[in-house]
Amino acid sequence: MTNDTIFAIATPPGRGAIAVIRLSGPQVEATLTALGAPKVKPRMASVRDLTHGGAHIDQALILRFVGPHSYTGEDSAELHLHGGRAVVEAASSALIALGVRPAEPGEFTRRAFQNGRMDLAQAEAVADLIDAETAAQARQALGQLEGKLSETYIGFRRDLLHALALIEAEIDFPDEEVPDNLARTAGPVLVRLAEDLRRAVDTGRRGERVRDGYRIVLIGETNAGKSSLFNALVAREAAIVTPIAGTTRDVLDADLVIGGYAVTLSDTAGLRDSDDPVEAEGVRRARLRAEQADLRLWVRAPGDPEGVAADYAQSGDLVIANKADVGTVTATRGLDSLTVSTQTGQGLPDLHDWIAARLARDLSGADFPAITRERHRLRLTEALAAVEAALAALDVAPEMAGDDLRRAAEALSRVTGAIGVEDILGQVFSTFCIGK
Ligand SMILES: Nc1nc2c(c(=O)[nH]1)N(C=O)[C@@H](CNc1ccc(C(=O)N[C@@H](CCC(=O)O)C(=O)O)cc1)CN2
Ligand SMILES: Nc1nc2c(ncn2[C@@H]2O[C@H](COP(=O)(O)OP(=O)(O)OP(=O)(O)O)[C@@H](O)[C@H]2O)c(=O)[nH]1
Ligand SMILES: [Mg+2]
Repeated sequence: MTNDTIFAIATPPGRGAIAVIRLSGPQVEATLTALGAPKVKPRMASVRDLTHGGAHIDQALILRFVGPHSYTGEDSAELHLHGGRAVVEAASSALIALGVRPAEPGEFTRRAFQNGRMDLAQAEAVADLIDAETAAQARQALGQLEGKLSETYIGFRRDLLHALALIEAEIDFPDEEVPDNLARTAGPVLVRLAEDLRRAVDTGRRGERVRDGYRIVLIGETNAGKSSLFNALVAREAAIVTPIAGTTRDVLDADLVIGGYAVTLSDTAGLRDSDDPVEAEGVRRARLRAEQADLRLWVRAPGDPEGVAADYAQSGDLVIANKADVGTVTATRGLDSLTVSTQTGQGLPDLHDWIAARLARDLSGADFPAITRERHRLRLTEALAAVEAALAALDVAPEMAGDDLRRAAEALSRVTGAIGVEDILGQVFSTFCIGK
């Protein structure tokens, strides 16, 4: 498979100023020659006429890279064509006729990984960078692409192997001049490592939230104005608003960007007991969504009881005292509040700023390159559990501690793809675009 020469249109489909076709594999030079562009100087932009079967395809700008000094590590080239559909179609047909195969999604980056040009976390960062729609997502992906995440994991692994070596020395040479008290030698290394891993796991959600969106849920009594506020925040009439209590049933999601961060905002059914099975299901879903959220905005209207907000709020939640144009809302125990009116717009800019500040507080650059995927968090958690088990076993059963540490090292290696990649490669690369 990797001996195939592959190609893909790397630019978005459709008409454009320029379309780029990239090629990679052993037949790149032969293919360029067959298209009437022999001996293109590596790493120099060259304008050549491309032809196939006597027909002129295009006047193209060509870049050629000679492996291993290329993105994929193989011989590769880029054809920068005029971005018309017919031109791109003619070039693609010619390439297929010459035995060059269309690439699978992510196949260029997969080859880069397999040729040691980048590790798996960096390959994932390539996909994240292409998908990035907010400044924070792009920053995070670029850091990961530059190897910040990988360096951290490699550092963890180095500490682990150091502790393992100490333990193995004790097992292999019990009578020699090796300190017999492992708790004194390997112990401190492992304690520090466990702290680092715990901190990494704790900050874990941050990276996933930057990548996938911070979850904010609007919740409260019926008729409080949740759907009105939802519409105000997403700046369109997305949710139905009526004076009838119990209007919203389904959870309604919208993606928006606040202060450079991706947010998923959810409108929910008003919380009340209902005999109507449809509304009761809506209320059940509202509660569930509120529990899973990163932030709950408790919307209250004048006259609403303090009730649900005081009972179910989590620390850090915010009360929105709505309908300021008609009256005031009594205070809610233990929670900050902001006064707004979705009708007049009063307080809405403050709310926006408050949310932006919260996002910056929860998501901005902490001391640790964030975990960006569930896959990473699972492995880190596994490594932490194994290190804790090793610490517990250290003095009583050093052999077992050694096994635990080998397990921890394996878990960490899976993140960067140093081992055990076959089962996850398909999953990682299938989410890529064609041409990456
Ligand atoms: N036209 C174009 N733009 C692009 C890319 C590309 O492949 N083509 N990239 C693709 O994602 C990104 C840039 N990343 C790249 C990383 C490495 C190499 C590369 O060929 N590296 C070789 C040779 C370096 C050199 O000759 O200066 C190497 O590191 O050995 C190319 C692009 C973004 N922009
Ligand atoms: N005066 C005034 N009325 C408002 C304000 N915000 C919402 N309303 C009105 O309050 C009523 C209920 O608003 P909704 O946004 O549907 O309330 P909700 O919380 O989504 O209600 P449910 O979906 O039934 O839980 C509507 O008639 C709105 O026009 C406000 O700031 N001032
Ligand atoms: Mg509603």
